[in-house]
Amino acid sequence: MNFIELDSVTKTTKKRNLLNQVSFKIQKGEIVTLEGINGSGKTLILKAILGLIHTSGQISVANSQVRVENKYPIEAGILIENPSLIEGFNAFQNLELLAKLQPRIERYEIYDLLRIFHLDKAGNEKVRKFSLGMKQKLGIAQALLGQNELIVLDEPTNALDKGSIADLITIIKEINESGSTFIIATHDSKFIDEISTRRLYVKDGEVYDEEQ
Ligand SMILES: Nc1ncnc2c1ncn2[C@@H]1O[C@H](COP(=O)(O)OP(=O)(O)OP(=O)(O)O)[C@@H](O)[C@H]1O
Repeated sequence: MNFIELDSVTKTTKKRNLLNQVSFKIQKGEIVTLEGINGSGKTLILKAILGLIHTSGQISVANSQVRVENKYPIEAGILIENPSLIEGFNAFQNLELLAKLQPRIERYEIYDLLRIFHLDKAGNEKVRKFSLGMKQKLGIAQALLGQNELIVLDEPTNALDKGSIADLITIIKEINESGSTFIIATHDSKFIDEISTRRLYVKDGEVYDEEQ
C-alpha cells in the first residue's frame, strides 16, 4: 500500500501551469528529496500534499483523500518557508508550546532536540535575538518534535553551517529509523546525496523519478 500518492496533480494560474500532471508514490519509511532550481514547484508540491493549496487531480495520504476543506488526515511535522516562532519566547518555550498541542510529547524530547542543535547554549535568550541559523534550527526542531508519521521539510539546510547540517543528517536518519517518512525539498546536492533514499527531480512544475 502506498503511504502517499499523487495522481495528475495540476495547479494553474490564468497565465501558466505551476504544477503539471504531477504523479508519484511514496512508501512508508522513505526519505524522499524533491530537487530543483528556485521556482520549479517544490514548495507547491509540499503544500499540495499537506492540503494547504487547491489543486486538481488526486492526492492521498495514509489512505485518505487530501482536501483543503478537510482536516489533514494525519499529524505531520512541518517546516515550510519561514519557521513560525514566537519571538518573545526562548527556544524551550517555543517547543513547549507546540508540545502542549500534542500531549504524547514528553519533556525529554524537547531537551534532546535543543541539545542536538546546540540551542541549549542559548539558555533563556529570546528568539528575537537569535541568528538566522538558530531560528532555522528551532524551526526544524519544531518539525521533528513528536516524531510524526510524516515530516515535511522545505529547504532545511538554509542558513545552516556544515556542522549543523551534519547534526541534521544524523537526527533525520535516527527519526527515520524509528518509522517517520520524510519529504524534503532542497537544492543542496551534497545534503541530498547523504540523506535521500529516493530522489525526485522537479523542473517547470513537472516531477521526474530517478527510477524511471
Ligand atoms: N500563490 C501563487 N500564485 C501564483 N504563483 C505562485 C504561487 N505560489 C507559487 N507560485 C509560483 O509557482 C512557481 C513555483 O513556486 P515554488 O514556491 O513551488 O518554487 P520552489 O521550487 O519551491 O522554489 P524555491 O526553491 O525558490 O523555494 C514559482 O514560479 C512561483 O512564483
